[in-house]
Amino acid sequence: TCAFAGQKKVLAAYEEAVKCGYSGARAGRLHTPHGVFDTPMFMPVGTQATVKAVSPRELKEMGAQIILSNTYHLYLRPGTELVAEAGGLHRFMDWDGGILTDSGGFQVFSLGPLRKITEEGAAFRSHIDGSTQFLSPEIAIKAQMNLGADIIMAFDECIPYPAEYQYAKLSTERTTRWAERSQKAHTRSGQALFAIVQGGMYQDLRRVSANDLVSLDFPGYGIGGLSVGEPKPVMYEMLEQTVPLLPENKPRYLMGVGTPDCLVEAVRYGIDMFDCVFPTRVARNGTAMTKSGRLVVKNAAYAKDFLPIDENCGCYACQNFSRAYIRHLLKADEIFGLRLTTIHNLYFLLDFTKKMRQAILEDRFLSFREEFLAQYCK
Ligand SMILES: O=c1[nH]cnc2c(CCNCC3CCCCC3)c3[nH]c(NCc4cccs4)nc3cc12
Ligand SMILES: [Zn+2]
Repeated sequence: TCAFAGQKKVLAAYEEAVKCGYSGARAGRLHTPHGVFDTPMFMPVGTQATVKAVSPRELKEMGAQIILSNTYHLYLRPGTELVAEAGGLHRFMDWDGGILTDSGGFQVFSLGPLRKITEEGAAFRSHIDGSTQFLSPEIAIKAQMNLGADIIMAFDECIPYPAEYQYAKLSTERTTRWAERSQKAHTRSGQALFAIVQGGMYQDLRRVSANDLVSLDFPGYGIGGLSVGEPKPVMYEMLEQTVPLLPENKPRYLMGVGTPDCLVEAVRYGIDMFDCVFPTRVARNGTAMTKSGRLVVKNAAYAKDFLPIDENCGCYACQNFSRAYIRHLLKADEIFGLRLTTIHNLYFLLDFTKKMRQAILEDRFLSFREEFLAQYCK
């Protein structure tokens, strides 16, 4: 049900790009029960059924299409059965756009030593009350069916970085078996289940993982195990090895990425969807994202700066408020300050993916990428 129709490969830029490196950039349309959405797309993260500090109305206004929620957190509190009784996540949080939930596995694996992984699944200690919990493909899929997201993720293990080849091999093979169990447990029609490609930082394991999951035929594919501390060139190398093996007519979701420079490189390799906690997290400590890099609004330098964060930005914060005002709010610990930096950072990334889509449709993605990287990394 997650038909990926109408993608347009930029032939002119594509041929030019093949000469000087790889460009699989594409502009697609993602069909879900809650609407048809444009890619490339950034998906704001709403861990506990809310994108922190902003309302669904503001999310709609800034152009958010699909938002994420966290199965691990909602499973522990308030419980996924409760959300199902409330009519599902869309009703519960009053969001009528797309929703994607993760399987909960990532939280378990990033909890570090508090967890034990077996073929069956993963045991872990709840960060809320310390109780021992257990997640398996079957439990994770049932929880996500209860939440009722449009796109749900297979239960996987995000391999830590660095990892020994042998561990990466065994873990990747288990993640493929878990993907098959996830598929069997997934009985909710109208809901798309994406598998997640693993393989650590090993080209051969990445290719085996991608080929095995493609043979199981999923409506879309996450690329996992990246943006976990590896050097960026290694991440790009894994993308170059993996993305071409995935079906062109299905969406590719690079998990946990990221900063604008990573987004523009990943789009070049053919990634369509992104999620990252970064924009909302840094906003809460007073950092704004701009096309020239980060701007720490809280710094004394902006005490008497009566310009907006970015005078070319169309967001609510930049249209109405100055850096001095936002800095004042942040220093005074006023909630409105966090709201304004969050609104700006989300708008910035949503607008950035819209600009990439436009550039792809107008056959000028590679020059867009050059110009952006020159300005951003300076
Ligand atoms: O292989 C993976 N499998 C599953 N999830 C992954 C995630 C979580 C993606 N965001 C989930 C969201 C669901 C809704 C709530 C918020 C998270 C990753 N995030 C990162 N890097 C960013 C990182 C963030 C923190 C440490 S690394 N690499 C990731 C790799 C995997
Ligand atoms: Zn702004």
